[in-house]
Amino acid sequence: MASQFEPLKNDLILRTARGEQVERPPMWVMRQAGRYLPEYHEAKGGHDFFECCRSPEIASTLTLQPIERYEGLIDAAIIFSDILVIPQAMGMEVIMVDKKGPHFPEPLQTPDDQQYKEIMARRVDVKESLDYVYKAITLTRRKLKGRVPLLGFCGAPWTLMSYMVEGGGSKMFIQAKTWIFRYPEESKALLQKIAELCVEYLALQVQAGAQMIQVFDSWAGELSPSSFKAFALPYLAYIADHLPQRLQELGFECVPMTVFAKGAWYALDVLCDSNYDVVGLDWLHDPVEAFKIARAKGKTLQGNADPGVLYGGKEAITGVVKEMVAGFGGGKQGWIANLGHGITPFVKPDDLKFFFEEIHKYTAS
Ligand SMILES: Cc1c2[nH]c(c1CCC(=O)O)Cc1[nH]c(c(CCC(=O)O)c1C)Cc1[nH]c(c(CCC(=O)O)c1C)Cc1[nH]c(c(C)c1CCC(=O)O)C2
Repeated sequence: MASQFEPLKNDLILRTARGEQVERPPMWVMRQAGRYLPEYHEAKGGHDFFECCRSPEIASTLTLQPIERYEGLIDAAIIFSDILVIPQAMGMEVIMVDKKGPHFPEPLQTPDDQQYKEIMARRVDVKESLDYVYKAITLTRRKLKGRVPLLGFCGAPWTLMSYMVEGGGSKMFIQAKTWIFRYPEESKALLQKIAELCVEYLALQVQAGAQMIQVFDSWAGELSPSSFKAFALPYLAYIADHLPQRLQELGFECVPMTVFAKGAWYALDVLCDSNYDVVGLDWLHDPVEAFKIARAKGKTLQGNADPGVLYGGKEAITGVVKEMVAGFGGGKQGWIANLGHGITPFVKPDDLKFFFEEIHKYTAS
């Protein structure tokens, strides 16, 4: 229960998400607990990636690493886990192949296959099968001692379905496109099933102690605007429309919700019309244009520096920070500073520190 934790000392990101005026923009980066940190490799040791996710002790240690390293500069923690725990809970095997990424030995083939029928018929218990995530969240909240809010997350239905049929990352999305164009109704049934699981999973994360949530639609940009409207948007909207109600049933108030539909630049206005509080932007957006659209609808934006700028040295970083600060209205309302996607391996941790320091420098009054 929420009251078992120490009070928050820094609620900047929650206030910004709710649209309030703030003293400076909150900052964090996607994938902030990850391979660019030497302490990540050390703590992970010989453990397999999903073993780390399943160990509340290791997952909470990894979650806290960026909070400790960037103390005073970073305004949110995000629970160490992965979007692919939902397909695992649905009964699919997923392994993380070193330096290659996720791999499903038996991806979904066609709707006529027994595997699809089984997956659609199975009652998935996300409470029991993802219990380790809730335990990791509760332990992390305790260890955070109110320093910053803890974010929970899940993958969006379209992105998760893509992984389930492709069997891993993809360049051409042959299977995912075959599914939506050849089997639209069966695709929609699967997307709806995933969306319902996402609602329950996020509600249980909040019950365990998550103070804000983010839905990652990492492959949204593979869809045309009309395919996005048919196969991604309704399921993103379903999550934002049903999570508050599910939380209410469990006796919890709703937390701020962020949607990050990477590559779906054409959908900014419809996402701003949805029930999400925050819309995440990748670096394809011009901050000035995006901010105009979002502020007209009272939404907060999150993003959106090209993660690659962190390879470019101080001058390049300062340039991008200044452009963001100016474009997002100075940072006193409606902007959560972040990268436009996850931080990449081999970035020097001090270069991320400099990114944070520069945002601070150009926004502190
Ligand atoms: C698509 C996606 C995945 N996972 C996730 C997404 C959505 C965000 C995005 O678009 O990047 C989400 C995710 N994955 C991870 C987090 C942890 C929290 C954080 O942001 O710090 C989060 C929020 C840890 C991770 N997830 C993964 C690692 C690296 C594992 C390792 O090799 O140690 C980490 C720290 C592995 C992973 N997991 C996934 C891929 C494609 C890969 C391999 C490629 C890569 O690492 O970029 C699936």
